[in-house]
Parts: sequence; structure tokens; C-alpha cells
Amino acid sequence: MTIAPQSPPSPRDRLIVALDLPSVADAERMVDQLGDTVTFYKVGLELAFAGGLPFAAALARSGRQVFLDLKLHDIPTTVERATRQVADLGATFLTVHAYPQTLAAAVRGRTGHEGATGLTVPRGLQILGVTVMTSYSDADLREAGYAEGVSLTVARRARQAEAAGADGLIISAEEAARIRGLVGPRLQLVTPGIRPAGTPNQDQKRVMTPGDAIRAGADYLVVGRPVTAAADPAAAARAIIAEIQAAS
Ligand SMILES: O=c1ccn([C@@H]2O[C@H](COP(=O)(O)O)[C@@H](O)[C@H]2O)c(=O)[nH]1
Repeated sequence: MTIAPQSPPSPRDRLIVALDLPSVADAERMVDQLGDTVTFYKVGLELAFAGGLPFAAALARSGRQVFLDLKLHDIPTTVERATRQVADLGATFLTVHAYPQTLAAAVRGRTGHEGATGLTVPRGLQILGVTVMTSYSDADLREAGYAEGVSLTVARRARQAEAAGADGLIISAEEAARIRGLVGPRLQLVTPGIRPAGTPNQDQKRVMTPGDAIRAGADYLVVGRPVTAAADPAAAARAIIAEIQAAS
């Protein structure tokens, strides 16, 4: 079988807006405000625990791309079965923590699933391994008992994710160029910790501007508060997309 090469996403499709909001009603309002400017949304823990999974499925059915940032981490059977359930929601990306057992289980869960009809259901779900959270510095990681620090830990987890058959990585854009050299072109590099110039870092420690992140080799930028807490979220999103375009 020949697989046609995928065309690279447009600048607009490379921006993933994190809907870290307290209710589905707030999320619906934000999606309405952003209109056609944004095509790709992330539903994380806050919204998922507020009824966000049916909302995410509806968003996917409406033609938007959906990233379920659920950061699964459990014994392999639980992760595999949970991934099977998530695969039915129509999302594009699902995160799991980038540990070898967890990654391998999620990859099994997103493939070869039998639907209610007994036929294998075709899957679009891609598994992203969370390497080291962008809110962690070297000191934070060492305090948590990981003596290697950020750079070596991200590299180790990236190689393990590739070996496990994951589709992509959550890294900070600071690591993108080096990790691309390590893992080759197959894995999608998805980067939170994006801060347009002049916006506060808040709890993020490893940050980059949208333009620098694209130049460093990020495939997708995840942006939450700089868009959702802006006075004009659509204008903030348009400015980021313009920066992505200029840097592409
Ligand atoms: O390492 C990680 C993994 C996930 N995130 C998520 O991305 C967004 C970032 O939101 P901002 O408001 O732009 O800081 C948020 O949903 C995190 O849960 C991350 O930041 N870092």
C-alpha cells in the first residue's frame, strides 16, 4: 500500500487554542468568539471534568480538530482501554505521559479497535507523549527526584516515545530543534509554553514566542491564556497566526 505524503498544516491549523475554562457554556462562548479564526482546540482536565468530553466530540463533529489533553498514566491495561474509549470521540490528539509502558498501551488502544458491528473502526487518533511539563525547570525536576535535569529527560522520553510507536511529543519549543535532530521527521512536535512578546509567563518556565517556536521546528503551538484571557481573543489569535505565517 502506498501512503500519500501529507501536506503540511496551514499557519491557522498550527495554532491549538487551549480551552481551559470552567464550563462548557464558557467554552462554547469562546469558540463562537473565535469563529473561523481558530480551527484546532484543546480540551484539558478542567473542562473535561466539567462535562467537556461530549462537548469535545461535538466540536470534532462540527469539523474542528480536537486535542484531548488528558495526560493518561496508569497500568497498561487501564491506559489501553481508556484510549479505546477516547478514540470513539473523534479527537485528533490524545496525551499520555511519556513512560514506555504507558505509551505502548495507548498505541495499542488507538489501533485495531473493534467497533460495535465487529468491524475494525478506522482511527484518526494520534498519541502524544508528554515528556517534561513546560512548567518544570531543571531545579523543579531535580526536586521531584529526576537527577538528569530537563534536557536529558526530554531526550530520553522522546526516544522512548518514538520506539513505542507514538505519533508525537509534548515538549517546550526550547527543545524542538534538538529533539527533531534526535527523533527524525515522523513525530509531531507539539509545544505549549508559548508566550507572545510582552505577555506574562504565569506558571510556565520553558517558554518561547510563536515566531521563535516555529523557527525552532515546532509543528503545532498550544496557546491558552494569551488568547482566552485577552480582551479580544480573536485578535490575539490572529496576531499569533500572523507570527506563525511570517516564521514559516
Ligand atoms: O507540558 C505541558 C503540557 C500541557 N500544557 C497545557 O497547555 C496549556 C497551556 O496553557 P497556557 O495558558 O498557554 O499556559 C494548558 O492547557 C496546559 O495544561 C502545558 O502548558 N505544558
